[in-house]
Amino acid sequence: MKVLDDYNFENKKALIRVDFNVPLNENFEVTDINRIAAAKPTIIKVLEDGGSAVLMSHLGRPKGVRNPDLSLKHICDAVSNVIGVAVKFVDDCVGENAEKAVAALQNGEVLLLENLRYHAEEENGDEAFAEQLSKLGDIYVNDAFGTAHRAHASTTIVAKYFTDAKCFGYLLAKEIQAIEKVMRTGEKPVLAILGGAKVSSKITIIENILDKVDDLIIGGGMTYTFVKAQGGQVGDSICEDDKMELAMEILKQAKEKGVRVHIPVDVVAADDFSNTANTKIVDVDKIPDGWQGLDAGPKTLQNFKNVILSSKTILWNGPVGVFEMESFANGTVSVGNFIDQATQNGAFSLVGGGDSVAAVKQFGFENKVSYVSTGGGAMLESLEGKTLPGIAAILA
Ligand SMILES: Nc1ncnc2c1ncn2[C@@H]1O[C@H](COP(=O)(O)OP(=O)(O)OP(=O)(O)O)[C@@H](O)[C@H]1O
Ligand SMILES: O=C(O)[C@H](O)COP(=O)(O)O
Repeated sequence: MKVLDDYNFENKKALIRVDFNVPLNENFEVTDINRIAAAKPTIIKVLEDGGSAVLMSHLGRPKGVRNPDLSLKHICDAVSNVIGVAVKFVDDCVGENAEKAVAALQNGEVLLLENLRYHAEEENGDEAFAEQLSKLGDIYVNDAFGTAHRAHASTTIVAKYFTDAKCFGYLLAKEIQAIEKVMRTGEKPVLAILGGAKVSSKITIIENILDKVDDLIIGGGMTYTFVKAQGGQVGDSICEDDKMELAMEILKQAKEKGVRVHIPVDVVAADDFSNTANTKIVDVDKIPDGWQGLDAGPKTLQNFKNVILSSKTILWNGPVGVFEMESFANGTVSVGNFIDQATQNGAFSLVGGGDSVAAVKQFGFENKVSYVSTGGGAMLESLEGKTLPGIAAILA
């Protein structure tokens, strides 16, 4: 793996692809600095070596149009505050202005380029555009794990113009190692907790993960497709009838591979998809019509606790209930607490995927698990076993 420490940046300009696709409020202030903080060590290493950093990122999906709401100018102050260096800004990411700003950059300075996706060529992976980007640095550093699943000009194509001068940043290297720990090198027993709404969006992950884990917890909305497939009554719970055959196939494969599958045995059922609905605890396979399972029940959580506490490597993707509603957040909070306990006992725990990361942050578990991924789609594609183009381009 070509990593940052293989290079000394003295008198060099590092062209760093970061993922500063961060949420902004109505006053265009950054509401979550996590992705910026995560890129800080890479930027600091370049500066401490005696070099300068040219940062490029996308923000949102402007689709080739200069939408002022999505200008990276909005995040310039936040980046300055987080890294502790006044960041310069230039109003384009290619062309004369960008090239002049880079030429004027001194060692120890940081320049942030305007939103890459103001140019349609970025998402099209345009070669000429990538070549223009490549003029803005001596060494290309990819530290944008969140965008590593996109074969865009700045994440993938640009790398070929830096044959012997390209590497992963610290963040991207850390994300790769965290995934490796779960998928290949982690201490056994390895557990994956897969929740979320639908089986259909997790099929490839489940199939891939069956070869890597000893235990698999299936929770959240996916539960009911598995339960109905086995002849249970799921009432009005979310269920994908057309995936029932597949659910049975997954259970069969798990058995053949010696993977222990843990599915909820009881649930918090509600008579409406609402925080103020009437609720009762019922067996997962006896949910009456008019009721839907929206969270894991007490027996289920006891089972989950036993499995989580006896695991040495834990991956968590997807909430085990409708955590956005307080009445159905207990299961997800409990799973977070069990993982916290397991981590304190020495297990390695990785949380990844959009909604599980949101849940972890909402309930304050960020610092209690070993690693929270900065990637949503990129994390899911990694768990599916895909080689991400942004990673492949550095290794090429
Ligand atoms: N029993 C349930 N019934 C309906 N929805 C549920 C249930 N349990 C969880 N969910 C919902 O599943 C959603 C998360 O599903 P999703 O598959 O998107 O999770 P994720 O993998 O963490 O995120 P992403 O796929 O975006 O990375 C949440 O909004 C949650 O409310
Ligand atoms: O937030 C993300 O998942 C990344 O920044 C990628 O954004 P995209 O889905 O718009 O490519």
